[in-house]
Amino acid sequence: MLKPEPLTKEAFTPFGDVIEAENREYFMINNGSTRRYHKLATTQVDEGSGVIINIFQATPLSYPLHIMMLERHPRGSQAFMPLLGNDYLVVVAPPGEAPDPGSIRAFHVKGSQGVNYHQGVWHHPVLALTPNDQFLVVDREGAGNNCDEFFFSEQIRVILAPNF
Ligand SMILES: NC(=O)N[C@@H](O)C(=O)O
Ligand code: NI
Repeated sequence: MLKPEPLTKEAFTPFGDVIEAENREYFMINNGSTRRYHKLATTQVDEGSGVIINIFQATPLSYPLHIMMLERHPRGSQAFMPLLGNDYLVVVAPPGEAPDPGSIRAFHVKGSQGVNYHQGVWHHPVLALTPNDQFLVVDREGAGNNCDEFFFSEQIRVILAPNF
């Protein structure tokens, strides 16, 4: 049973960036009225592609969750930033030809934290914990397939524990 762990910048390093203000460096702008938490994450897109900004409105799945599949975006990064301040879950595995079930990690993410999956990082589609939760999503638009899905066989399926 996979239990979500708290998300930290350090723990998420193999998978991407954590977008948050808490305990992060900033500098003042706008005549001292605004803190700029600069370059918390960087977008990655392949040659000739663009970066787009979207809103995803997601509904919770039921738990314990049988992780049937993970996906990856080989041509660009994908960032999720909660818009309504609700906690959510993230499930990831390191880049590679196929996700290694033994390397799957789950994180409980605070509503003040966003994540930026780096290009090729295996992840589960968005896992909201609140009905109709909304996320700002920054990802890649361009030619060619940018979403590979890998479905686990029955035997190697991982079960994500409820974390609440
Ligand atoms: N398919 C899609 O745009 N969403 C997924 O990439 C996801 O990570 O939720
Ligand atoms: Ni995705």
